[in-house]
Amino acid sequence: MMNEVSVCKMFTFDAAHQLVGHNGKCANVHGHTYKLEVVLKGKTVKEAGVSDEGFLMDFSDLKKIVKERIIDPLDHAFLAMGNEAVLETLQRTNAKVALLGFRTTAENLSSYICHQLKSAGLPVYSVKLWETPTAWAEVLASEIPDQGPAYRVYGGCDFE
Ligand SMILES: Nc1nc2c(c(=O)[nH]1)N=C([C@H](O)[C@H](O)COP(=O)(O)OP(=O)(O)OP(=O)(O)O)CN2
Ligand SMILES: [Zn+2]
Repeated sequence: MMNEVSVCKMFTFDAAHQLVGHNGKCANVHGHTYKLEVVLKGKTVKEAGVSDEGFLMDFSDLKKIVKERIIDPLDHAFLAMGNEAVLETLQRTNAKVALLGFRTTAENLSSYICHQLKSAGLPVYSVKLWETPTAWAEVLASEIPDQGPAYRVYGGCDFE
């Protein structure tokens, strides 16, 4: 029987957000350099002589998908729930906004990213999102229901 292996690729993106109603400094508009760790798990390609022999997935193919689905839409954007007072001005002035429809905590963002990548057909095992150099949230793909993460109960996501 062939064993499974895990591979991980890291990404970064910069974004701003605001946790409306937060009892602390994160109630202000502020930014982060997010660090994203995407872990895939599965069996490697066994076919001798092919480009992907011994790979679970070519890191460059993974990079292409994560860039298209996650990095390009979120990098240098304002990550919005939709209840931020600043949102109207940002939209009116054509600033880059990712209107996510859920509270943009590290927990919800990691679930969103994991669900997006799973939906793209990747064999995702887990997603870890570092919000600061000292704080991260992690979600296992197996724990995300087929209908999507729990944040959907509280708000639609028009970014999928
Ligand atoms: N469980 C969570 N707690 C907090 C979140 C979150 O997403 N999930 N988010 C924030 C803020 O957005 C921001 O990340 C501030 O976090 P914090 O760790 O307090 O940031 P510091 O700059 O103070 O980090 P230090 O390394 O401790 O200086 C708040 N909480
Ligand atoms: Zn923050």
